[in-house]
Amino acid sequence: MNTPPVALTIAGSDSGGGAGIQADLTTFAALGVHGASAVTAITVQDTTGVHDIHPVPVGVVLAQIECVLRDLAPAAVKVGMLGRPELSEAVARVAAAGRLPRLVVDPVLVSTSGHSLAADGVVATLREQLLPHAHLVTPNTDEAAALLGTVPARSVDEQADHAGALLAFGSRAVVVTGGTVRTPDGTERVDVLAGPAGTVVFRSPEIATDNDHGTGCTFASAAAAFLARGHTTHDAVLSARGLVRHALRTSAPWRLGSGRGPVAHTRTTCFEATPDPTNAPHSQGAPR
Ligand SMILES: Nc1ncnc2c1ncn2[C@@H]1O[C@H](COP(=O)(O)OP(=O)(O)O)[C@@H](O)[C@H]1O
Ligand SMILES: Cc1ncc(COP(=O)(O)OP(=O)(O)O)c(N)n1
Repeated sequence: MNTPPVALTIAGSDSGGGAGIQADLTTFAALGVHGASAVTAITVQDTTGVHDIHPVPVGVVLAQIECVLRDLAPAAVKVGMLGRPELSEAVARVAAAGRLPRLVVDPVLVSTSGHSLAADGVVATLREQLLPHAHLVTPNTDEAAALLGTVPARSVDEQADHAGALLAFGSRAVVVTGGTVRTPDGTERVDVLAGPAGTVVFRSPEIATDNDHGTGCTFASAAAAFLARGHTTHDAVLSARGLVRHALRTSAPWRLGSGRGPVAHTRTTCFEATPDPTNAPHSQGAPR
């Protein structure tokens, strides 16, 4: 068997296993990518919410990153919860030195359960110091609004405007996730990708489920895994979307925990054998 590509995740631990490092590593594994990790914080978390956060010292996070970079040469890096401006600055310095290839930044600010996962100052350091070095940034509509200092997008056009405006901070591409559009046939989920070659709008029917904890982490780590495997940014986003949709469909009937259960990381291995006609670009700018 061929040696797998390596991806590094720099993110927080979710003790409930739905988001954070746990989601990232299971997603990497499902996609045949060896996962290395640098843990930034230990959250006391389950399906009902985040109950406590214990930051890992900045020096310990950097030591994990350094030893993985030296020994395992990751082909892509995903950054999730950083939590503190001083850690964002430290990771940004490593990125600025050109040492974090195909960097996917998920600007984690607040959990779906409403718990803040980032202290004051993180938004500014992400925007000014880390985003300029990112290959792909993956905010949801709330995170995009926080980075831009505005209100969340209320239409696909506004979502596209936000994706375009975020490009001004210097990343190669931005995908704003989590838009919703009501149509006569139901609700659609919309993600908008903006990059140097144009804008692509992805729209697909919403999957009805209460088990959606960890969708953002799973999406960003899947994109990093596909980039590590050599996909273009457009194809990495399309495939990451496909994987999350497969995971959401699989876990919809599950009962795990008493809150919003995790997406089905354990069953994503069969995703690539399952064509999904509902996951296709809806409209496209210039080809990339
Ligand atoms: N109920 C759903 N049905 C279909 N796709 C979904 C659903 N919930 C999230 N997604 C998809 O999951 C991915 C991650 O998005 P999002 O939910 O915005 O992340 P976050 O957890 O950061 O808020 C996107 O591709 C989004 O369209
Ligand atoms: C440790 C940790 N990191 C990130 C998140 C946010 O995860 P996300 O995938 O955006 O999912 P939701 O929390 O929105 O369901 C987290 N909760 N914990």
